[in-house]
Amino acid sequence: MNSLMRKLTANADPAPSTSSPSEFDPTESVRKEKSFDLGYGSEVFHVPRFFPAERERACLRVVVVPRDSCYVAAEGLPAISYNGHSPRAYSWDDFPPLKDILDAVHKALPGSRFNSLVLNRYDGNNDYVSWHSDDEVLYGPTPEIASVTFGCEREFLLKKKPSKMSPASGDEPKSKRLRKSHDPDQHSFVLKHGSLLVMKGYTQRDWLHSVPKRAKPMSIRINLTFRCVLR
Ligand SMILES: O=C(O)CCC(=O)C(=O)O
Ligand SMILES: [Fe+2]
Repeated sequence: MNSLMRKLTANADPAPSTSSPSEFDPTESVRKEKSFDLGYGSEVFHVPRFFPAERERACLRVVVVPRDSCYVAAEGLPAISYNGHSPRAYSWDDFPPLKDILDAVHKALPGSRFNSLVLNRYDGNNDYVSWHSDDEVLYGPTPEIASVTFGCEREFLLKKKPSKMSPASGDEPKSKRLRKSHDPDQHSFVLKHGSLLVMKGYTQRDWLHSVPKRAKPMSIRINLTFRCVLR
C-alpha cells in the first residue's frame, strides 16, 4: 500500500461536518451549473461550488497528504493504463471518504455511472498534467468524466484536437457553438476548491485537456476524476 492509500485508510472516519453525505443535496448545487456546448457532440459542465464549505474542509483533511496518484476501482474491472503504466486498483470499500464523494457525484448526476477513480495530488505550481485526452478504449466512445477539485484552484484548459475528418469549427451553426469572443477551439476553466467539472459526449475524442504549470507559487491541489470502465 502506498503512502497515499495508507493515509486514506487511516482517515476512513471523516472529521465531523455540518453536512453529512446523507444531508447534503448535490442536485441543489448542480442546478447552478454552467453548461458549455463545445460543438459536434462534445459537452462540458462546470459547478464552481459543488460541495458546501464544511464538507469541502472535511474532504480536504481526508485526502491532503500524499504525493502520488492512485487508482480506485470496483472489483473485477479490466486493468487500465494511464501515464504509461497500469496502476494497482484499490478497493472502494477500503476508502469510505472517497465512496461518500462518489455517492454525492452519483446523486448530482442522475443516470450517470462511475466505477473507478484516478486521484492526483498537485504539490504546487510546478506540478501539472500535460495535454492529453482520456480516450482509452476501456472507457467507451463517449466517456463521461466527473472531476472534483479540493485545495488550491488551478486553471484547466481544453483545446480542440487537429482533425482531418471533422469540418472546420466555423462550419457549424453559430447558435450551437459556445458563444465566446475568443478562439472557439480553446477554453479555460478555473477549477476552485469544491468544484465539479464534467466532460461528456465526444470531449475525449475531439479535445485535449491539461492543467499547466504556473509561475506563481501555489499550495496543494487534489483532483478526483470519476470514470466508468466498461466490463
Ligand atoms: O487535475 C485535473 O483537473 C485533471 C486531471 C486529469 O486530466 C486526469 O487525471 O486525467
Ligand atoms: Fe485527464
